[in-house]
Amino acid sequence: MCGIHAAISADAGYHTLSPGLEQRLRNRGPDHLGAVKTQLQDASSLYLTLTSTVLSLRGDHVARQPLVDEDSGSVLCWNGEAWKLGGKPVEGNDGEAILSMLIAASSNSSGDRDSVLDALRSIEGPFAFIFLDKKAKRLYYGRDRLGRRSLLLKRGEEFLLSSIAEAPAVGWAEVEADGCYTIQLNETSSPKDLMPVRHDWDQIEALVSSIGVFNTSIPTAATTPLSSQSLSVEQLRDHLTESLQLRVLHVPMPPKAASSDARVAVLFSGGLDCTVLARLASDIIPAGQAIDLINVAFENPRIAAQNKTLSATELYELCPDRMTGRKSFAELLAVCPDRPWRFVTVNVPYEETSAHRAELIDLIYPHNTEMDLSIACALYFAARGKGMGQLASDLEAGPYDTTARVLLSGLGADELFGGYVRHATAYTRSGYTGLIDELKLDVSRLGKRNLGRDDRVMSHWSREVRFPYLDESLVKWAIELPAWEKCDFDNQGPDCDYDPEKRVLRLLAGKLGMRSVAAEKKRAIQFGARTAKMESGKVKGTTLLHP
Ligand SMILES: Nc1ncnc2c1ncn2[C@@H]1O[C@H](COP(=O)(O)OP(=O)(O)OP(=O)(O)O)[C@@H](O)[C@H]1O
Ligand SMILES: NC(=O)CC[C@H](N)C(=O)O
Repeated sequence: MCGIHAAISADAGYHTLSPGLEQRLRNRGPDHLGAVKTQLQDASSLYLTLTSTVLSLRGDHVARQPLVDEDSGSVLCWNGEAWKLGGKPVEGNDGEAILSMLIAASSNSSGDRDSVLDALRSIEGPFAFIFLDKKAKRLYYGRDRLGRRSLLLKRGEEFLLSSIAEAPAVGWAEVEADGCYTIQLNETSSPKDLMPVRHDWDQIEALVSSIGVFNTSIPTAATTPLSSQSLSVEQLRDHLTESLQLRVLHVPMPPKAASSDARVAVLFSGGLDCTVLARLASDIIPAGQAIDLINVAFENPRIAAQNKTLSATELYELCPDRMTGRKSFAELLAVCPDRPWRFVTVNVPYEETSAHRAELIDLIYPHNTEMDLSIACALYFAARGKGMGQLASDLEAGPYDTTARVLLSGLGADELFGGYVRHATAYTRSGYTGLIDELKLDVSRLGKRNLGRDDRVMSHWSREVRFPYLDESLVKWAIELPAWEKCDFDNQGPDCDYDPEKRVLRLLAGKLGMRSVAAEKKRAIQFGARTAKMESGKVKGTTLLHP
């Protein structure tokens, strides 16, 4: 991950980052820190300071940021992975490719036609960015249409944008992932009066999440049960494989790692979504390269008090996700015996959770509820990747810090394929009509999900999380697929091998040889890892945090 920051101030001394914020940005991008200070001719009372830190993951060199176009003086702060531009895969460093594209677009803009916006719309992949088009005296900023990267805004004497808030965190808000924003810098002389203008990512209203038109068809006759031979199962495999190829290949060798060490780790609950990712990634990642499976479990004092006869080690091993993790690890070993899989157990004592609480509250800001904290806490310690590692070929586990800088998450599958209990409830209440409404709502809310929050806690460890299910092509395909080809509520009962929720994915898991994984029930991370309700069972997820 990278860190980006921009300040527009009226102070000729420009903006200076506080040491605390600089450190937070450096945590996100340990490979380089750079800053550009600049002024515009017709807006000479505004002073712009653009800062980037880089976690270098693309191309054969560290692309030092901010990226500057020498001729025009335009500047790009890029926190993202452009997998494709205009439908074509990006080779080499994506940030450099984007800068060239934006500079070319800027010189093509004329009258009302803003070619820079069109160029930004052609990016597929997760990103947050800040671009100063010096010639047009315009600042562009925003987050991709699914909001996979964090960007915060604070307005006051200065106009500030940042991947992460400064501590103490007050006055910052998330930039919505609902479009791209521009500010015309020569229209005012005071940062307070700057007027951001929003531009849709896509102008076609029928699109959900600016990606595809939701298939709302309702079956007119009884549907044929989905089976492992169904076309949608094969299509899902192809889409996931393509998404993973973009995300797990050409990852540079991490610092201090050897060629057989892991470059990619899976955040591994052992559940259906992440285990299918691990299994398919193994078909793509070069032979001999380890894949780490990071499984986090917490000491939960409330549960410990109910089980006084059990030791701390026993309690970790009885954590729901630890048990599922071990079972799915065994299944992966059986189906891909030649892959060096490493099961990494991360056990977090309550004392350690408490010691990191204040830091976590800062990192998730402006999110501020008990539920935000319990989810973020599990992701934070999982992404740290520090625990006990166990290669199948080793006899026992030993202390281990993951070498991987790229983490895979299974997030998104429940929304796309109907994995939540409320999907089953909607079907029971009002059949396919109710189910489709619920699924459509989920997909339309993807960009409003808490991905910015999750990004802030996981990138703290100089790693980058990637979401193969949230690939634009995959999401578009899933949105356009009839509901009964994703989850098959019409056909359930003893004759069906698997539950109807996310059945297309279950069938794929079964086809890949993992019958036990295929039957796994959905379990939310905060309950699987036991970060929820640590002190009292009565705490509500919506309760506001107090530091
Ligand atoms: N205990 C855990 N340890 C490590 N990573 C986890 C754990 N629990 C969840 N994750 C990661 O977070 C992702 C999203 O978690 P969520 O609670 O939505 O699980 P899920 O959608 O049921 O997915 P899965 O079926 O993969 O568990 C998972 O796909 C996985 O990558
Ligand atoms: N991880 C990042 O966001 C850095 C930007 C870019 N993808 C690079 O690797 O240089």
